[in-house]
Amino acid sequence: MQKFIVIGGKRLNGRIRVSGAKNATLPVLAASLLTDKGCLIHEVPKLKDIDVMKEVLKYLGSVIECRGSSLKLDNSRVCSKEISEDLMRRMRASNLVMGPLLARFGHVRAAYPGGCAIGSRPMDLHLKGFAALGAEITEKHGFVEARANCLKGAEIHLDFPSVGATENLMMAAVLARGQTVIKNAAKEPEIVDLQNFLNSLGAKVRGAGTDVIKIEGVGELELAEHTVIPDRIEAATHLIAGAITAGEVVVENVIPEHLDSVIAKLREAGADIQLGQNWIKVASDGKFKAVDVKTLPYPGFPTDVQAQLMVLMTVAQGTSIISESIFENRFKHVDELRRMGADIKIEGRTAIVKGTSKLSGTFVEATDLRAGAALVLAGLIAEDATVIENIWHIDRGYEDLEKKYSALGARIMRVNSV
Ligand SMILES: CC(=O)N[C@H]1[C@@H](OP(=O)(O)OP(=O)(O)OC[C@H]2O[C@@H](n3ccc(=O)[nH]c3=O)[C@H](O)[C@@H]2O)O[C@H](CO)[C@@H](O)[C@@H]1O
Ligand SMILES: C=C(OP(=O)(O)O)C(=O)O
Repeated sequence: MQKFIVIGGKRLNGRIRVSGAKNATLPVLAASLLTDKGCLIHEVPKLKDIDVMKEVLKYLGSVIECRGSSLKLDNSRVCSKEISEDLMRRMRASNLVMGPLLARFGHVRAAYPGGCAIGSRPMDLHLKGFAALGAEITEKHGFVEARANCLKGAEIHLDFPSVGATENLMMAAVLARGQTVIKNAAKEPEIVDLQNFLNSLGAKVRGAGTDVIKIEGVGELELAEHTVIPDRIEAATHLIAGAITAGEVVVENVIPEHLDSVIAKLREAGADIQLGQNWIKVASDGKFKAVDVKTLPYPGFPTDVQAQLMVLMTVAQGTSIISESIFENRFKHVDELRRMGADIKIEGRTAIVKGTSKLSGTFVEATDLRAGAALVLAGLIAEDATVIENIWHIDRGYEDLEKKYSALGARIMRVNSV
């Protein structure tokens, strides 16, 4: 087990490069299972979650070669075999292999997926969609099985614009007979990236980025090369790091429009933000106004940045109301922030954050990925040392975070717990 020790009080200054997006890479790697012709994927981040996806793919028969931040995948020997609880429980996104396996082999059987403890995360929308495409679904003894002789295009109306369900159904529909229309689809940039990858494989998908996605089934797919989009959640975390430390940070390798809702909130809170074509510069005097935030599906404010923004609000002037509308239990960071002196009250799915002048370092625990990132941000401005345990959560979604922040002047060390 490793932990971070963060000594607060250093302004962050300089340039920081964002890695490829975890949440775009995971579906793209899963989608590679659709073809037996091979794929080359660039800008793959070095993350625990990516290692888990690679393990799942290798178990299924994938041959994977790493070349720097690129992955070459040969899926010609892949077959659809039962995926154990041990592999599936390590993260939520392991469920994304189900759509491609069902499409290519007409059968998939896997244990229910795991994932961050941020609320109940059912798969009903994925499974209803598979059923609409003609699959027979069985759920027994912790396993889900989907079987179809031949998937047939269908109109699917999602009850909620679920990111994972949209992705799984796009992938399942690629080889189905006829047209599939997904209505009330998720509009996240990662969905657009998946569409681009699927189309480079020879699929016929259009509409990603809007709430109606149309997929014309094709008979066969080609080999493909793809570069993953930059991670907008990592970028948002760095923008908050620059602002909260009263620093001046240029965040490079970003698509600024993917961060519109975050930039709007940071500006409202008083940060100075300048935009370039593929960079964003944040500067601040360290004084912030309280702002209210409600998390929403894209293009609304991302739930994956709620915890990090809350840290900024703990030291803002006034009271901020933060509502979490995506996950019902995504306030686990609140107890840890309170230990550092934050004044936060929870009422249902709302956090009421009263700005205080200072946080103070202590022993805290990362309870999930973004909660962990939030604690790093809190540590950067806290008095004295903050010791963050369970940082494997942070390693799920941030590549070399301590190295990136040290290069900006932060005092943050990774140490082995004894
Ligand atoms: C790997 C990845 O891309 N993870 C992201 C993805 O997760 P993920 O794809 O799991 O998130 P979803 O959009 O599916 O979930 C959103 C909400 O829908 C509910 N739901 C979802 C599916 C379903 O079948 N039934 C159902 O009720 C969930 O419980 C949750 O309350 O989108 C989330 C919402 O932006 C992000 O926080 C995650 O970082
Ligand atoms: C919740 C997240 O990831 P996952 O859906 O993989 O648990 C996240 O990236 O913040």
